[in-house]
Amino acid sequence: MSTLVGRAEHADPGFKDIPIIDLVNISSSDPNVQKVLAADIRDACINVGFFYVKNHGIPEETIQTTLEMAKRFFAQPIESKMEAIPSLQVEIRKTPNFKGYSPLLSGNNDPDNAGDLQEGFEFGWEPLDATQRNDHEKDGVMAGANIWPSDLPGFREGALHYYHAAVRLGKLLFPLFALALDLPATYFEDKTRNSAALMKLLHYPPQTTPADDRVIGIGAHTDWECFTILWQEPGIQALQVLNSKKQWINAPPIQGTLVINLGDQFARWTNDIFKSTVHRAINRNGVRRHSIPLFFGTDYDVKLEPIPSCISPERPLRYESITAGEYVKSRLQATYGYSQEVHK
Ligand SMILES: O=C(O)CCC(=O)C(=O)O
Ligand SMILES: [Fe+2]
Repeated sequence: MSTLVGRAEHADPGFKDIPIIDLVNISSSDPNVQKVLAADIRDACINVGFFYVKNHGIPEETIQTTLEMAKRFFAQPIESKMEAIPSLQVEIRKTPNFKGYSPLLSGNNDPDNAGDLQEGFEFGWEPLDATQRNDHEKDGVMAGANIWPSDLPGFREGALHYYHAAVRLGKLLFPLFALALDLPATYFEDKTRNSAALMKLLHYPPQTTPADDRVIGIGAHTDWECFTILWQEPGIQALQVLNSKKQWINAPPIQGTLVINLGDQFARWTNDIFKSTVHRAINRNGVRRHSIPLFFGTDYDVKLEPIPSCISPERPLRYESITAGEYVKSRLQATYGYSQEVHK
């Protein structure tokens, strides 16, 4: 059997397609079924860093309710959206860990760009009801309660329903990623007890201005956690993925699927054997576009330490170890801190 390092050396630098993986059997107790799924996931992670999943288990109704709520939220006048951060009355960068509303151009994912042409609403784990645990005392630098709009009935519940469904999917995926890395299926179990997942409702207005490569929906970037579960609005092509030959490959929405893309935490766990692939979104379609990423990482107090089988004399260690929380925090600060002077 090839080693992980060996497989990575033969990765496809010029992928043109993003694979679609069927999760219909994800809960099967048959180890062979799990093995086949894990092998497909391993190929996608080593070659592309992106894949679509179908039969993902998030009910269409949950998606539609969340989309409806997102549209209502973003349709409000800017003053109301700013008030959606009631205790602070300020923009996202001054709230605990950037939760809440982020206006157009308040973030900048590509340091060569001049702001992302999107607005967003971000939140993290919160119990849906009293039966769920809330063990977040170890969140460290990422600690901070969610902030909700006060005047949108059903918004919090709708968004949290989606959040919990996506976290359930993420928790089914972690064992497959572990198997894909030739590790026991339970490898990430004690590292993902607290659902260190941030969910973001995103709105990209249609970009009608003359082409300016420095202002696009979201500039070229990698995600920061282990993986992202992304829902894209149907019928609107905007997302593009960069292969190692520096070609942008379209990742259009495909009916009934979600996009899964790897982030920097998995690149660190795997010494870049799993790819945290650069991507961007540009909305030149003449209509509004919405998307919903949920970024799922290991618990914030967990150290990102490379898996031994991902290091070899030919592939020496590429990253210093850092906790997941410190890593995400540093990326948040870089993304939202870029224009701090202007907004003071
Ligand atoms: O809107 C999209 O399709 C992509 C969003 C994204 O890449 C992100 O929020 O990190
Ligand atoms: Fe992203």
